[in-house]
Amino acid sequence: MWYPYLALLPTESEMAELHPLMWPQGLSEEWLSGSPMLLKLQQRFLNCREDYEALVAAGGNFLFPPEKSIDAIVTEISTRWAASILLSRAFSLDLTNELDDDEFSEHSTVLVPWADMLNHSSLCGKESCLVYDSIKKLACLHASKDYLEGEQVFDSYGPNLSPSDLLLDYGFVDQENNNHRVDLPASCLGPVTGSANDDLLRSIGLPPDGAIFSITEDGVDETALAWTRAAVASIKELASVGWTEGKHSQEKINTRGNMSMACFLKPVSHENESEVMRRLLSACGNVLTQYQTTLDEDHAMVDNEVDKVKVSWAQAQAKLAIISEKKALRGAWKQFYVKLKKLENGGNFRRSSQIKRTN
Ligand SMILES: C[S@@+](CC[C@H](N)C(=O)[O-])C[C@H]1O[C@@H](n2cnc3c(N)ncnc32)[C@H](O)[C@@H]1O
Repeated sequence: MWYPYLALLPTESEMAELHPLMWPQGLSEEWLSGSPMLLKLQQRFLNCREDYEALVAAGGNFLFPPEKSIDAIVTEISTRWAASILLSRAFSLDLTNELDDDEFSEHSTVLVPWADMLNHSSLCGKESCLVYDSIKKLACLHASKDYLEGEQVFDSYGPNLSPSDLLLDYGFVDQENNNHRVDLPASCLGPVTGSANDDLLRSIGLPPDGAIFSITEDGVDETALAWTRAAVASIKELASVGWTEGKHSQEKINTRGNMSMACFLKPVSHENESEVMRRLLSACGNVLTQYQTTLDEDHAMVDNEVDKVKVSWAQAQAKLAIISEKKALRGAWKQFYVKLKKLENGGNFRRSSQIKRTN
């Protein structure tokens, strides 16, 4: 029954151009050099190697009797092919029945053969994401506009995907996508002030060595700001939000941590806020200097020819994602710079308590 569908899936050699997990590792290092995307991709390569070793250890290559003389089907490359097929085709659907009151909404990763034949367009909004109708027991899709007969129909793989997300999961970037965003490990912000700050961030499950924050052209969201304020706060500032090192019992530590973090959603002091802006500014600046190519070189690669050498389609996609990351970092850098200058000139700083008093 599934043969016609399976026969249409891209083969291993076709996927080599289509998905970063199928690029030779040397090429991914060259094409994504300096980009935080490279670390994510390298982690995926490692996960695939572990999956491959586990599949072989589980006897994956003894599925066919030896007399059939079929080559080993589980290889490192076939495991990466399977992972790239899943990454680029799976949907995240809420399969719970909304009539069952006691069931929580929970998204499952599922394959929906044929629905996954549609290409993505960032011009399609949330309405064109596939959803599961638990009453009709059907996966449903809505068109984002009227289509003419014979016109290609697109869906949306997710309204908030950035060009880097699209590249890493699906291997392409559509030029209509303006969700410029780069995800950085919190370690880019430099060390936390001391062990009390470290404990606070660990208590809420966002440790300095594990948290990730997103940078867009507008800067960072309020959670990332709160995290950075907490990371650079002095002992006195931590005490002012109710966090004293070693004072909180194991059972209450998470509740206390969340309450203290909520106070960092607003600036706590002029000094703290200035340090936050300095850290964010230098994180953006440092990442920008890591890229191996200039924006002009990136654009030349997207335009498909450098020194009369044709650039591959996959390399052009990598450059589109890198251009998008640079847009996010440059935009954010400007925002942090303006805020820091304002703070240095003594303006525009209000503690939350001062705001209340003025009101
Ligand atoms: C779920 S499949 C979509 C259908 C695809 N044409 C196929 O059947 O193989 C996702 C893959 O389609 C390709 N794709 C989807 N939308 C695209 C777009 N707007 N531009 C270029 N390639 C796209 C990418 O290779 C992506 O990994």
